[in-house]
Amino acid sequence: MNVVVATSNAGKVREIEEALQGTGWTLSPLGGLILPEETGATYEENAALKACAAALMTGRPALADDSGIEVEALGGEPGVYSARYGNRDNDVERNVYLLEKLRGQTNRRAKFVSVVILAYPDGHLETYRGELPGTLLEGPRGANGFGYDPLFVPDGDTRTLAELTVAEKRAISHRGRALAALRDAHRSGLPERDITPIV
Ligand SMILES: O=c1[nH]cnc2c1ncn2[C@@H]1O[C@H](COP(=O)(O)OP(=O)(O)O)[C@@H](O)[C@H]1O
Ligand SMILES: [Mg+2]
Repeated sequence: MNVVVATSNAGKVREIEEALQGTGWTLSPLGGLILPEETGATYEENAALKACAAALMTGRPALADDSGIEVEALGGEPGVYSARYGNRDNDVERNVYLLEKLRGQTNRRAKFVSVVILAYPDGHLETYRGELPGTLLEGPRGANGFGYDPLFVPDGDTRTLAELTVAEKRAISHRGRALAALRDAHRSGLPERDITPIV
């Protein structure tokens, strides 16, 4: 199956490619295609917006991830708005903003959520979800990964996600779990679908 990866986030592309190695699928980049604005109120809605748009534009099955970090002491913020948190426009500034919000806060609990959707041009959707609980440090550690990885220590480890290799992160992460569920569903023989576009 030739699947379009409907994201321009380089960190996600790396993780999706690694997680789907050995499936026999060919993964194609989005190229110059522009994804719609994320106007949904949930990860599911936003992932569906991105995956459906890419499937309709390319005529191929398309995979999108919408994800975020939910911080307990902030009532679950930034959640679906993680990519634009504090209106800061890069990962380092968003991490600084999050640390400022949590200054003096003893409850450092948080979780990552990933919703992965595979959309087909005939309108069919498959939805997979993964979560990863952990705690937030008071400063960044590590140079791998992306986003809030340098601040986040997953339960069961002492390293941040940014101190793990791509394979180590995939084995435990929200996105890794969602993608493993996708792999399992297809390994056990989901039918290859009609890819005839509906428009
Ligand atoms: O695995 C992760 N590690 C660190 N940060 C993450 C991870 N997954 C999601 N995030 C954060 O949540 C945001 C999710 O963004 P979203 O899924 O809306 O769109 P994007 O693909 O344009 O980044 C990311 O930009 C990042 O800041
Ligand atoms: Mg989003």
